[in-house]
Amino acid sequence: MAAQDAAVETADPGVDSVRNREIGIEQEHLNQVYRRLEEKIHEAEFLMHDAAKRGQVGTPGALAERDAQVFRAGVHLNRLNNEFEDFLFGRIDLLHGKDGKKGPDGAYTSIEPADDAVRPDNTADIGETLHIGRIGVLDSDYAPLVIDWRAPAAAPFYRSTPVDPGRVVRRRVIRSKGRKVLGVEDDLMRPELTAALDGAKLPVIGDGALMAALGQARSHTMRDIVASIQAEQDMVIRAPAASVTYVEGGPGTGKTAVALHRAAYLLYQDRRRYAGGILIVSPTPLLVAYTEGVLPSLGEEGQVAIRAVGNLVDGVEATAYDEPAVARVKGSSRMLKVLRHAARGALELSGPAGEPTGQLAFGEEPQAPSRAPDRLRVVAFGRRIELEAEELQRIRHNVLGGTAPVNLLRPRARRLLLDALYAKSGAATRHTDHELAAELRSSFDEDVAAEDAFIGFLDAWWPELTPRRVLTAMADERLLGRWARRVLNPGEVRRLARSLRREALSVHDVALLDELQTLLGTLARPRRRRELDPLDQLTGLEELMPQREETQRERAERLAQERTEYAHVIVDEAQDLTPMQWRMVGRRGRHATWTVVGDPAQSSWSSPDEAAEARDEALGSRPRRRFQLTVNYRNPAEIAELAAKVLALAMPGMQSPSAVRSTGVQPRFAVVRDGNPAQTVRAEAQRLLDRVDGTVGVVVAMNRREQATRWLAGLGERVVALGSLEAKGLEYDATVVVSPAEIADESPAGLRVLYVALTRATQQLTVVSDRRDEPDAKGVPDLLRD
Ligand SMILES: Nc1ncnc2c1ncn2[C@@H]1O[C@H](COP(=O)(O)OP(=O)(O)OP(=O)(O)O)[C@@H](O)[C@H]1O
Repeated sequence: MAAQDAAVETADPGVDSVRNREIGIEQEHLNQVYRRLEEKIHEAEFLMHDAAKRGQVGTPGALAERDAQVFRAGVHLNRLNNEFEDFLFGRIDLLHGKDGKKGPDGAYTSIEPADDAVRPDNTADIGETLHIGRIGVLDSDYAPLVIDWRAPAAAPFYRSTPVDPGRVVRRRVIRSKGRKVLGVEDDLMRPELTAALDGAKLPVIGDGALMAALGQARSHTMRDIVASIQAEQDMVIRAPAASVTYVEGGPGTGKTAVALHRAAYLLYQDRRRYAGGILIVSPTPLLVAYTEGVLPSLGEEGQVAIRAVGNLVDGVEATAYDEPAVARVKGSSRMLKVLRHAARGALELSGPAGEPTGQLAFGEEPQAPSRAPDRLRVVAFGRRIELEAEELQRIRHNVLGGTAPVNLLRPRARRLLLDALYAKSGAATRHTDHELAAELRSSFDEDVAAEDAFIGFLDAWWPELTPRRVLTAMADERLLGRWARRVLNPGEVRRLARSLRREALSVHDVALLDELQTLLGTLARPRRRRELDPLDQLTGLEELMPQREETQRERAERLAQERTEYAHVIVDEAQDLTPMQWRMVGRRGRHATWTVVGDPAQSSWSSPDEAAEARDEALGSRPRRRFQLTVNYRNPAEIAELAAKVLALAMPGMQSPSAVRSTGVQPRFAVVRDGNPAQTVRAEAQRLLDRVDGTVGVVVAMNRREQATRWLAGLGERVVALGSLEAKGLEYDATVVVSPAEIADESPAGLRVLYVALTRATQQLTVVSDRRDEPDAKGVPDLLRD
């Protein structure tokens, strides 16, 4: 048989030859899949060619048909080429099923073995073998050669466990590179059975794929976990997208990985519905960059926008962090009142001359704000008419009654001004005849509205306000004090105003800008034509296709920019959203279904109760489906144990997830003796670089970020320095955590931030302490002692 020929037989007739034979069998299957894919590529190329020829006929019908064909074939080709790498990764060998019914996509409705599938002596025959891959491939008879990992038939590959095996006897993960199968790893789901495949005993190879995947060196980008998704994770990934799917789990339980795979799954399930876009909200740009490659590796990108919470408003890319006391104020829902007052109060400041939109560069040192004009003078019907400050004030007050967005009230303000001027002109009493009076009025309005004095006044008195302009106005402490009266205390006002005078926007400013956008409103702009997504109309392999002219990334960016709302919103690290950020995210998913993943124990927000309240408001009364992830796939037990000590301090009574493996390497403790951490940290980072193949992260308190980058200069690209808040969601082969006490003291949520820092390593952890950590004789800091 060809399969056996392909295997590289070794001299050792034992385990290796069985392994090689099994690799050979999978190689033959992969060859068959490639042959089929090549056929399909030829078909696609032929279609394109043929379509081009038809185009020469020149009738409008032929041209339209050609366009459709070229599009389909081009996209088909693109998809096939993209998916060519490493797409066959799994196999399940199943007992005969209860009824064995097949759905149209090869999905099996039966997950239970038939009553007679297992004989009384515990022997059984394999009734069916399925291969699982990144996309589905049918052979020329429409039998599945590979089943898409997201299809229902693939679910047992992930769901089956020895406790609840269903029909699965053996689950196999296939490792391949290009067209070559490199290895197989099996898990036996029914070890009690003696199962036979084609009359021979079913062989079992390896120690399972999960451990192999977890032990691999990390790079600066996340990998997909499609070959080793675990049962509890699969339950979340495939949960029906009704209302809110709510997932909690400790560090390393795969929340981010699950969220990304869920996006791919939802698109597979219902592409038409999610043509409205999926938004993934991530806490930091670093985590966005780290996770960005996962979706393309799963064949999905075009409909998904991954955005950092500081980058949710178009055109704004905030990366600066506020000091904790300021962040607390900016994130609090108390800001809502302040912003409401500011949005209205800013009207009373004059728009700068010659700047009709009133746009001020953010971060500009605010000059003493000039007041809006307090007198309006026009000439109408040959008379001078004037409105005084008091009348103007009354009109403004009148217009502002209610809660309508300020910019949208400008037409009403204009009308009431004209009313008042007309009343003063005395013309109103001149005619009793209705028609004549109306004519007079409209010619009055026309004349006055065209007058430069009136236009200039309106622009200054009721400028179209931008969120940035209002935020800039809030940098004036005196004004802010007025707008925040009885909401913020003077210290908070001072700190907030000072922070708004800074050069760069902070992550927390973005939610304020978004809120202001809502309070101010945008004057109507022409609606964009809704894009028809060609993927909406397609089914089946031939038609699973990305774009021809635009790259997926370009498309994602374009769609993200055009979109203000999404069909599904996934919030990663949800515990970190402040109330104001929840409001911002909530606006993007008013009609969406949601997946919310987080871990309260890692929250860097000081009052989790307030954030939870805001979250509940954003999610409304939609019912929640709750899931808990319980296994830590990242940290070895040795590191997880140390981190659990901080968890016990930060959240007494909270259960830590159980680590799935151990390395035998205990965390190391080093102490800075001379008060200068540079040398110690550098030496410890170097030591770890020598011991691991992948990345090393050095986590310091936020205020030491720049310093720490200098400490590591010249050590190469495998090592990075990051502030404690930036470490969120990331992972490294090894980490150096510098001064736990400093990290813990930095904010009210400091212990939870330290817990995050301590749970980033997949292999080794070194803790560097200085005096303030009060290390004992072994260098163990006070916070990490028993
Ligand atoms: N089923 C799995 N197979 C292989 N690797 C996995 C699996 N589940 C999780 N991992 C790996 O474990 C690590 C942690 O996953 P992930 O970052 O998604 O966890 P998390 O719950 O978001 O963690 P944190 O809360 O600390 O940010 C990643 O390297 C991920 O690839």
